[in-house]
Amino acid sequence: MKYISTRGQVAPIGFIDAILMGLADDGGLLVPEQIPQVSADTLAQWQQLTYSELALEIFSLYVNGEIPREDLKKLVDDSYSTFRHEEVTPVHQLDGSRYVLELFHGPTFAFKDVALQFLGNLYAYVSRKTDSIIHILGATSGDTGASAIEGVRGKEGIRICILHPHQKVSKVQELQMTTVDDANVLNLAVEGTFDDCQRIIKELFADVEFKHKYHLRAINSINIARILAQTVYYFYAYFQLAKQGQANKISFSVPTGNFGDIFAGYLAKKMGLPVHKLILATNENNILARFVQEGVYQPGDFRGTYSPSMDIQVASNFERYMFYLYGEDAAKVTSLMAQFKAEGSIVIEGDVLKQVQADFAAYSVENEECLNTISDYHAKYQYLLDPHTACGAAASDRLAEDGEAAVVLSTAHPAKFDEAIRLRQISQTYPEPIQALFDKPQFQKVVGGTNEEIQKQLESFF
Ligand SMILES: N[C@@H](CCOP(=O)(O)O)C(=O)O
Repeated sequence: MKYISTRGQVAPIGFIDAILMGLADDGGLLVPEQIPQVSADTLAQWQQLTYSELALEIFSLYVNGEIPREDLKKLVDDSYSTFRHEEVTPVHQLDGSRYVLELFHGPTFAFKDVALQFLGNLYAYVSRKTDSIIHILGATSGDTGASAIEGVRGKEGIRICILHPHQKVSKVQELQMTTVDDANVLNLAVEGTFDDCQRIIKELFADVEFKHKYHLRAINSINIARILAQTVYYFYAYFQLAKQGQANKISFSVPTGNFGDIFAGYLAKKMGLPVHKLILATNENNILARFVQEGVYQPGDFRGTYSPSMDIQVASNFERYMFYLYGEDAAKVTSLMAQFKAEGSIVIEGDVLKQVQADFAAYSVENEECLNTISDYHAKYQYLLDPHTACGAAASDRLAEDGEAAVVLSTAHPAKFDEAIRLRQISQTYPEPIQALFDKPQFQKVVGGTNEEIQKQLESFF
């Protein structure tokens, strides 16, 4: 298995090189040269596997022998042994047709742990085996940062710098990142939005000389490892429902900001998982929902919402989807992305738009509807949703059809977003690791949002 760039200017590379490259050197995103196809027989066999066994099978298809199987197994086992639930990502049934796929049982109570526990261990492994220097640079709207830091804190040979938008993440998200006092961790609180943070890191990664000089590695979903690891739970959830006789029509509703999580579902479907429908749920920062509904990809005004991790205007993985939407035509993707940079929008219509609407259904959830959904589910199912999951649930309620089993991806534990939940007079008890954060000192530097300033911070840290 080789990996190629969505912009076609990188010679095919192997799995480990793809992980280390992160953003493709031509500014595009890496994708597998061919998407592995999983037969119905294989799906039937996989249905019996534990989460870790399934992850090992799926990763093996993409690693293609570059990591010996016993080493890969250890990486997988180590990564998922840190989860608090034996099933890693259990499916919780709400009623006859509604399910919640709980992705928050990892160390930082967010779905990002599923991929970042693995990627942290993989980086440590690659660093040991190949003597590579691992200097991680990442941007977060709240969850990725904490999870990436947790995945590599204190690990020898690795340093990590995370940019987050100052005062635009929840208190718990901020504490999870900034109370870590390991010397290999640097938190920069940027005066700006997540889009500013993401733009800065992408521009630094795109400066290939700077990237190579400082050995910059990515943990965001620009890194293909993130996407591959996130496909596993779509398979796992499907199998849990299939065991209950629900395999006919399964839809997944995915709270979406950077398009990584839902792209993983799209990839799982392309591998052969019989997903009926992928529902894309946004909050009021709804560029992706507008794209699916109207064919216009154009950032709107930034809105601060109750689901800050999804307060994103420009979605990284949109480019990967464009690549497949246009039949793997790298020249077309290059020109579309150049057009987006120059004009600030991409407009599609006709059959291409029809294809988008066949691939996804979409709904954007306003602030009030998000809170109403939290209250309704709490009253009806005695189940507490975090505000991101509430967006997924609201979209699923709107768009799932009769006779469909509707699975909402629960991307975070509600304790991470108590500010929003308290607005509905719902009280919750924090899990002990979250409660403990409030007594710890914080370590972060508040910085302006210029590339030069960040570059200077990196030069002295790395
Ligand atoms: N919602 C994310 C934003 C970064 O997305 P990623 O999937 O590319 O890491 C966050 O919580 O940081």
